[in-house]
Amino acid sequence: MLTIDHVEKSYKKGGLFARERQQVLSNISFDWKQGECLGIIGESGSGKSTLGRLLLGIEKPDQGSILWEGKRIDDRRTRLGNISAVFQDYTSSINPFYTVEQAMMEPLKLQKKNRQEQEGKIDQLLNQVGLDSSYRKKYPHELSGGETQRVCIARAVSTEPRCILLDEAVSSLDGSVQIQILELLKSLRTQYNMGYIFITHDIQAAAYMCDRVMIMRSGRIEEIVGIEHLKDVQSPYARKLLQMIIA
Ligand SMILES: Nc1ncnc2c1ncn2[C@@H]1O[C@H](COP(=O)(O)OP(=O)(O)OP(=O)(O)O)[C@@H](O)[C@H]1O
Repeated sequence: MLTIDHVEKSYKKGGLFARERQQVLSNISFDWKQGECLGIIGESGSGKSTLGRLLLGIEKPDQGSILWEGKRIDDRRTRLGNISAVFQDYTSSINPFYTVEQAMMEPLKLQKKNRQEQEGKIDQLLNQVGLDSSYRKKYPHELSGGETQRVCIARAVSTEPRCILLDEAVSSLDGSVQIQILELLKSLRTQYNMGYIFITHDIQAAAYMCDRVMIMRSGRIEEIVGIEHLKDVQSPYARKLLQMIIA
Protein backbone atom coordinates (compact mmCIF):
# COMPACT_ATOMS: atom_id res chain seq x y z
CA MET A 1 0.00 0.00 0.00
CA LEU A 2 1.13 3.52 -0.82
CA THR A 3 0.28 6.14 1.80
CA ILE A 4 0.38 9.80 0.91
CA ASP A 5 0.09 12.03 3.94
CA HIS A 6 -0.31 15.82 3.85
CA VAL A 7 2.01 16.34 0.90
CA GLU A 8 2.94 19.88 -0.15
CA LYS A 9 5.04 20.87 -3.14
CA SER A 10 6.09 24.24 -4.51
CA TYR A 11 8.51 25.43 -7.16
CA LYS A 12 10.48 28.63 -7.52
CA LYS A 13 8.70 31.09 -9.74
CA GLY A 14 11.04 32.45 -12.39
CA GLY A 15 14.81 31.95 -12.37
CA LEU A 16 17.23 30.27 -10.01
CA PHE A 17 17.47 33.31 -7.71
CA ALA A 18 13.74 34.03 -7.58
CA ARG A 19 12.29 34.19 -4.08
CA GLU A 20 8.64 33.75 -4.88
CA ARG A 21 7.33 30.20 -5.02
CA GLN A 22 4.33 28.68 -6.76
CA GLN A 23 2.39 26.23 -4.63
CA VAL A 24 1.71 23.26 -6.91
CA LEU A 25 0.38 20.65 -4.47
CA SER A 26 -1.43 21.36 -1.18
CA ASN A 27 -2.55 19.02 1.54
CA ILE A 28 -2.53 15.87 -0.58
CA SER A 29 -3.51 12.78 1.41
CA PHE A 30 -4.79 9.47 0.04
CA ASP A 31 -4.00 5.76 -0.06
CA TRP A 32 -3.35 3.56 -3.06
CA LYS A 33 -4.43 0.05 -2.22
CA GLN A 34 -2.57 -3.01 -3.47
CA GLY A 35 -3.97 -4.20 -6.79
CA GLU A 36 -6.23 -1.24 -7.49
CA CYS A 37 -6.25 1.03 -10.51
CA LEU A 38 -6.53 4.60 -9.29
CA GLY A 39 -7.16 7.26 -11.92
CA ILE A 40 -5.93 10.82 -11.44
CA ILE A 41 -7.75 13.37 -13.55
CA GLY A 42 -7.87 17.16 -13.55
CA GLU A 43 -7.38 20.19 -15.73
CA SER A 44 -4.03 20.98 -17.26
CA GLY A 45 -1.74 22.45 -14.60
CA SER A 46 -3.67 20.96 -11.67
CA GLY A 47 -0.53 19.13 -10.50
CA LYS A 48 -1.12 15.56 -11.76
CA SER A 49 2.34 14.98 -13.23
CA THR A 50 4.05 16.67 -10.28
CA LEU A 51 2.21 14.29 -7.96
CA GLY A 52 3.26 11.42 -10.26
CA ARG A 53 6.94 12.40 -9.94
CA LEU A 54 6.61 12.53 -6.16
CA LEU A 55 4.93 9.10 -6.09
CA LEU A 56 7.86 7.73 -8.10
CA GLY A 57 10.35 9.31 -5.71
CA ILE A 58 11.92 11.30 -8.58
CA GLU A 59 11.23 14.47 -6.58
CA LYS A 60 10.66 14.99 -2.88
CA PRO A 61 7.73 16.77 -1.25
CA ASP A 62 8.43 19.99 0.68
CA GLN A 63 6.33 18.62 3.49
CA GLY A 64 4.40 15.47 4.24
CA SER A 65 5.32 11.89 3.47
CA ILE A 66 4.92 9.24 0.77
CA LEU A 67 5.42 5.76 2.16
CA TRP A 68 5.35 2.34 0.51
CA GLU A 69 4.37 -0.08 3.25
CA GLY A 70 5.89 2.25 5.81
CA LYS A 71 9.12 2.89 3.88
CA ARG A 72 10.06 6.15 2.16
CA ILE A 73 9.42 6.00 -1.58
CA ASP A 74 12.35 8.31 -2.33
CA ASP A 75 14.67 5.48 -1.24
CA ARG A 76 15.64 3.55 -4.39
CA ARG A 77 15.58 0.26 -2.50
CA THR A 78 11.92 0.82 -1.63
CA ARG A 79 10.96 1.44 -5.26
CA LEU A 80 12.86 -1.51 -6.73
CA GLY A 81 10.39 -4.20 -7.72
CA ASN A 82 7.49 -2.24 -6.25
CA ILE A 83 6.79 0.70 -8.55
CA SER A 84 7.72 1.57 -12.13
CA ALA A 85 6.42 4.02 -14.72
CA VAL A 86 5.34 4.57 -18.31
CA PHE A 87 5.25 8.15 -19.59
CA GLN A 88 3.51 9.89 -22.45
CA ASP A 89 6.71 10.80 -24.22
CA TYR A 90 7.71 7.31 -25.23
CA THR A 91 10.12 8.60 -27.88
CA SER A 92 12.48 9.92 -25.20
CA SER A 93 11.79 7.04 -22.80
CA ILE A 94 14.11 4.75 -24.75
CA ASN A 95 17.72 5.54 -25.51
CA PRO A 96 17.81 5.99 -29.34
CA PHE A 97 21.13 4.10 -29.50
CA TYR A 98 19.73 1.04 -27.73
CA THR A 99 18.01 -1.84 -29.45
CA VAL A 100 14.73 -3.06 -27.94
CA GLU A 101 16.71 -5.91 -26.38
CA GLN A 102 19.25 -3.55 -24.78
CA ALA A 103 16.49 -1.25 -23.49
CA MET A 104 14.69 -4.19 -21.94
CA MET A 105 17.85 -5.65 -20.46
CA GLU A 106 18.45 -2.53 -18.32
CA PRO A 107 15.88 -3.18 -15.56
CA LEU A 108 16.45 -6.96 -15.79
CA LYS A 109 20.14 -6.49 -14.98
CA LEU A 110 19.14 -5.11 -11.59
CA GLN A 111 17.52 -8.43 -10.77
CA LYS A 112 19.53 -11.46 -9.79
CA LYS A 113 18.74 -13.38 -12.97
CA ASN A 114 21.37 -15.08 -15.13
CA ARG A 115 21.80 -14.17 -18.79
CA GLN A 116 19.73 -17.13 -20.01
CA GLU A 117 16.83 -16.21 -17.71
CA GLN A 118 17.05 -12.58 -18.85
CA GLU A 119 16.98 -13.63 -22.52
CA GLY A 120 13.95 -15.85 -21.93
CA LYS A 121 12.18 -13.10 -20.01
CA ILE A 122 12.65 -10.63 -22.89
CA ASP A 123 10.99 -13.01 -25.37
CA GLN A 124 8.15 -13.72 -22.96
CA LEU A 125 7.52 -10.01 -22.28
CA LEU A 126 7.65 -9.04 -25.95
CA ASN A 127 5.23 -11.82 -26.66
CA GLN A 128 2.86 -10.59 -23.93
CA VAL A 129 2.76 -7.11 -25.43
CA GLY A 130 2.13 -8.54 -28.89
CA LEU A 131 5.61 -8.20 -30.42
CA ASP A 132 7.59 -11.17 -31.77
CA SER A 133 11.30 -11.79 -31.13
CA SER A 134 12.29 -10.08 -34.40
CA TYR A 135 11.72 -6.80 -32.51
CA ARG A 136 14.69 -7.53 -30.22
CA LYS A 137 17.22 -6.13 -32.69
CA LYS A 138 15.20 -3.07 -33.73
CA TYR A 139 16.08 0.50 -32.77
CA PRO A 140 13.42 2.97 -31.56
CA HIS A 141 13.35 4.84 -34.90
CA GLU A 142 12.29 1.57 -36.58
CA LEU A 143 9.17 1.28 -34.39
CA SER A 144 5.75 2.90 -34.63
CA GLY A 145 4.41 4.93 -31.67
CA GLY A 146 2.23 2.04 -30.53
CA GLU A 147 5.11 -0.45 -30.81
CA THR A 148 7.45 1.83 -28.84
CA GLN A 149 4.84 2.26 -26.12
CA ARG A 150 4.43 -1.54 -26.01
CA VAL A 151 8.18 -1.87 -25.45
CA CYS A 152 7.97 0.75 -22.65
CA ILE A 153 5.12 -1.21 -21.06
CA ALA A 154 7.02 -4.50 -21.40
CA ARG A 155 10.02 -2.85 -19.75
CA ALA A 156 7.91 -1.44 -16.91
CA VAL A 157 6.35 -4.87 -16.34
CA SER A 158 9.69 -6.73 -16.55
CA THR A 159 10.55 -6.44 -12.86
CA GLU A 160 6.98 -7.50 -12.01
CA PRO A 161 6.32 -4.40 -9.92
CA ARG A 162 3.25 -4.22 -7.75
CA CYS A 163 2.32 -0.82 -9.15
CA ILE A 164 2.86 0.91 -12.48
CA LEU A 165 2.33 4.65 -12.73
CA LEU A 166 1.09 5.58 -16.19
CA ASP A 167 1.33 9.30 -16.92
CA GLU A 168 -0.73 10.04 -20.05
CA ALA A 169 0.77 6.81 -21.39
CA VAL A 170 -1.81 6.32 -24.12
CA SER A 171 -2.74 9.95 -24.87
CA SER A 172 -0.55 10.51 -27.89
CA LEU A 173 -1.48 7.25 -29.60
CA ASP A 174 -4.25 7.17 -32.17
CA GLY A 175 -7.68 5.79 -31.26
CA SER A 176 -7.42 2.12 -32.20
CA VAL A 177 -3.86 1.79 -30.85
CA GLN A 178 -5.05 3.43 -27.59
CA ILE A 179 -7.74 0.79 -27.20
CA GLN A 180 -5.23 -2.01 -27.90
CA ILE A 181 -2.85 -0.63 -25.27
CA LEU A 182 -5.66 -0.24 -22.69
CA GLU A 183 -6.70 -3.86 -23.35
CA LEU A 184 -3.10 -4.93 -22.98
CA LEU A 185 -2.75 -3.07 -19.67
CA LYS A 186 -5.94 -4.67 -18.41
CA SER A 187 -4.77 -8.17 -19.23
CA LEU A 188 -1.28 -7.59 -17.79
CA ARG A 189 -2.89 -6.34 -14.60
CA THR A 190 -4.61 -9.70 -14.12
CA GLN A 191 -1.63 -11.78 -15.26
CA TYR A 192 0.81 -10.06 -12.92
CA ASN A 193 -1.64 -9.25 -10.16
CA MET A 194 -0.53 -5.64 -10.07
CA GLY A 195 -2.22 -2.26 -9.90
CA TYR A 196 -1.94 1.06 -11.69
CA ILE A 197 -1.93 4.75 -10.95
CA PHE A 198 -3.37 6.12 -14.15
CA ILE A 199 -2.85 9.83 -14.80
CA THR A 200 -4.98 10.98 -17.71
CA HIS A 201 -7.07 13.67 -19.32
CA ASP A 202 -9.26 11.00 -20.79
CA ILE A 203 -12.21 10.30 -18.52
CA GLN A 204 -13.44 7.50 -20.77
CA ALA A 205 -10.09 5.73 -20.55
CA ALA A 206 -10.15 6.28 -16.77
CA ALA A 207 -13.67 4.89 -16.52
CA TYR A 208 -12.62 1.85 -18.56
CA MET A 209 -9.48 1.15 -16.55
CA CYS A 210 -9.95 2.40 -13.01
CA ASP A 211 -11.59 1.30 -9.77
CA ARG A 212 -11.47 4.81 -8.27
CA VAL A 213 -10.82 8.24 -9.69
CA MET A 214 -9.19 11.16 -7.92
CA ILE A 215 -10.18 14.56 -9.23
CA MET A 216 -7.59 17.30 -8.79
CA ARG A 217 -8.11 21.03 -8.86
CA SER A 218 -5.35 23.64 -8.49
CA GLY A 219 -3.04 21.27 -6.65
CA ARG A 220 -5.67 19.95 -4.25
CA ILE A 221 -7.79 16.84 -4.15
CA GLU A 222 -11.32 17.86 -5.05
CA GLU A 223 -12.87 14.43 -4.67
CA ILE A 224 -12.09 10.72 -4.79
CA VAL A 225 -14.88 8.61 -6.15
CA GLY A 226 -15.47 4.93 -6.93
CA ILE A 227 -15.85 4.42 -10.67
CA GLU A 228 -19.40 3.12 -10.26
CA HIS A 229 -20.30 6.46 -8.61
CA LEU A 230 -18.59 8.69 -11.15
CA LYS A 231 -21.93 10.11 -12.27
CA ASP A 232 -22.76 11.05 -8.68
CA VAL A 233 -19.71 13.19 -7.87
CA GLN A 234 -20.54 15.65 -5.12
CA SER A 235 -18.55 18.79 -5.76
CA PRO A 236 -19.86 21.22 -8.39
CA TYR A 237 -16.32 21.56 -9.82
CA ALA A 238 -15.95 17.81 -10.32
CA ARG A 239 -19.39 17.66 -11.93
CA LYS A 240 -18.52 20.52 -14.28
CA LEU A 241 -15.14 19.01 -15.15
CA LEU A 242 -16.70 15.65 -15.94
CA GLN A 243 -19.40 17.25 -18.09
CA MET A 244 -16.74 19.24 -19.91
CA ILE A 245 -14.53 16.21 -20.63
CA ILE A 246 -17.40 13.97 -21.60
CA ALA A 247 -18.78 16.64 -23.95
N1 LIG B 1 9.92 21.57 -12.41
C1 LIG B 1 9.05 22.57 -12.33
N2 LIG B 1 9.46 23.83 -12.04
C2 LIG B 1 8.57 24.86 -11.95
N3 LIG B 1 7.23 24.73 -12.10
C3 LIG B 1 6.77 23.50 -12.38
C4 LIG B 1 7.64 22.37 -12.51
N4 LIG B 1 6.88 21.29 -12.77
C5 LIG B 1 5.61 21.70 -12.82
N5 LIG B 1 5.53 23.04 -12.59
C6 LIG B 1 4.31 23.84 -12.53
O1 LIG B 1 3.40 23.15 -11.67
C7 LIG B 1 2.07 23.25 -12.16
C8 LIG B 1 1.48 21.87 -12.30
O2 LIG B 1 2.13 21.19 -13.36
P1 LIG B 1 1.86 19.66 -13.71
O3 LIG B 1 2.66 19.33 -14.90
O4 LIG B 1 2.06 18.86 -12.49
O5 LIG B 1 0.31 19.70 -14.05
P2 LIG B 1 -0.59 18.63 -14.83
O6 LIG B 1 -1.89 18.58 -14.13
O7 LIG B 1 0.18 17.37 -14.99
O8 LIG B 1 -0.75 19.34 -16.24
P3 LIG B 1 -0.92 18.67 -17.70
O9 LIG B 1 -2.22 17.94 -17.66
O10 LIG B 1 -0.94 19.85 -18.61
O11 LIG B 1 0.25 17.77 -17.92
C9 LIG B 1 2.15 24.02 -13.46
O12 LIG B 1 1.79 25.36 -13.22
C10 LIG B 1 3.60 23.90 -13.87
O13 LIG B 1 4.02 25.02 -14.59
